[in-house]
Amino acid sequence: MTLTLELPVPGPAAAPPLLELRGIKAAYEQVEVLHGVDLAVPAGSVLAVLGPNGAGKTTMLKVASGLHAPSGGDIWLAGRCVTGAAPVDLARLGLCSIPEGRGVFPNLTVSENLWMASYRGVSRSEIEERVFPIFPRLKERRRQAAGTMSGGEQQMLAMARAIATDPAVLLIDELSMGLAPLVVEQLFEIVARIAGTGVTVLLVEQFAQTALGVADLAAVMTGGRITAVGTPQQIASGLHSAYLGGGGGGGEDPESEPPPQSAGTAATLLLPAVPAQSSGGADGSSDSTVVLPAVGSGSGSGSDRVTAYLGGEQAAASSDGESAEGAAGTAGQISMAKEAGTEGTSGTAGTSGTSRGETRGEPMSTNTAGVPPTVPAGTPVALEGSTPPPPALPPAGGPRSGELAQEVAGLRIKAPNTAIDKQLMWLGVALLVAGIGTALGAYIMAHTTRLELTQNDAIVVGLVGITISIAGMALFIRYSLSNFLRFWLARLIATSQQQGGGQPPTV
Ligand SMILES: Nc1ncnc2c1ncn2[C@@H]1O[C@H](COP(=O)(O)OP(=O)(O)OP(=O)(O)O)[C@@H](O)[C@H]1O
Repeated sequence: MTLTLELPVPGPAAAPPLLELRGIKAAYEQVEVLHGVDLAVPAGSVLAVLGPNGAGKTTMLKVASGLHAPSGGDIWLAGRCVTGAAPVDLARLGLCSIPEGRGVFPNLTVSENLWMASYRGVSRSEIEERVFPIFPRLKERRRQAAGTMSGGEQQMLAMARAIATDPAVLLIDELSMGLAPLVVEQLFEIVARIAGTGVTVLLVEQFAQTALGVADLAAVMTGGRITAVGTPQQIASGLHSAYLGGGGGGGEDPESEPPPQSAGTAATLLLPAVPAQSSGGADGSSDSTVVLPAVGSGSGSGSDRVTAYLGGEQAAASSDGESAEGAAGTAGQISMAKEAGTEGTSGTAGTSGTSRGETRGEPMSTNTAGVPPTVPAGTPVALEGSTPPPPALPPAGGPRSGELAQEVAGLRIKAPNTAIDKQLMWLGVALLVAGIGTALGAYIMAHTTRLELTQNDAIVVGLVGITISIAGMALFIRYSLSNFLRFWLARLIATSQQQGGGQPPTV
């Protein structure tokens, strides 16, 4: 069954895809959970993927971010095939992900968590300059251990760390997990602001209404496949029928497997496809790939747009179907795409009719993300068969105790209580100075007298001074260097996890 729907594509969706999944299959221990996912995320757009529990949304994001190797299909990033690229290489190319469950280091301070992003060659001050204006709350709490913050604040930190590297593509998994609806709305406002700077966003969410409010496009995933793609409005209004397989009926179990998809019988609602070569390496799969057209007289063909924002050389590489091996050396190229994506979309913003579209290219100051532009406020948009988001769970997150301790690579590391740590560090310095002073005084005293008794006393005083200075030095090292070592240890773990394609840091 092929359901084809001609959709008027709004502004940002008119751009060629920056991230594209083609026929992605993925399995856990021989059990296939993704059965051929086709999805294109246009440059500069926000695409929200909705779907019931277990549909494969998280797996799809893991595959897209290089954390889980696909068993079939390809991933294209700005016209380059990056299938098999390590997460760290994808991050260098500008693709960053915010995993489910935040992935912050609870035993590091807010600042230290942010500094983790400095491996991409961004200085610490640059990171803070970029992040703190968007997240003033994090600035206030920059010396606080991340694990002692509220769930919403931790999620903000995860987002802040992702945008600290100035990504071109942001993958966000279940931003709302375990958070109160009000906090979720605030976070989605921030997503809209980030997207307003031209960042392409692919997000997976169960808070359908809030997600649709910030999205330019939406897709529904069921049973390991994308079963519908459209504007948020179309998805919201047609969710029931598209999701359940037509007719708006409720007889079918949305959790059940859809009929197997044979070649050329995509169940996906197909948007008009651009010529295959425009998306970077034709493979003849355009019938099942959701590819968005370039619309409007000024936008040119999809191919032109790709050329425009990749530059001639890059576009040539894309048409050669360059492989993932070459991807790592192309850092910065996606940034070009991002900038051009912003430019490309700003011209169409006025016609998009979406509140988020109107923020394109503007400084991150305004947004209306809390109110879905295409879904009447208050309209419940629930996914049949999905677990409804919890109404108002207490903020989740790490333990808040000052005694937070964490196993990191077999080492038990006590969370910093930065205020006390600092005081102890200065006490160590004071003792070190006092001990050295005492020892020096005793030395001088011993050498300025001929009285043996006084010399003996001076030696004792000198030994006491040396002991005090050693204790002071130990305190100083413990409470200054240990923070330093803790940070680098955590960073080492994060980097090796990313290089190995393992789970993102959640220590
Ligand atoms: N590490 C794993 N090992 C084995 N099976 C897994 C693993 N992770 C996920 N799965 C299975 O893969 C399927 C898809 O899971 P996935 O987490 O991608 O779905 P989801 O749509 O993100 O669900 P949710 O909304 O509940 O997070 C599920 O059946 C799940 O049980």
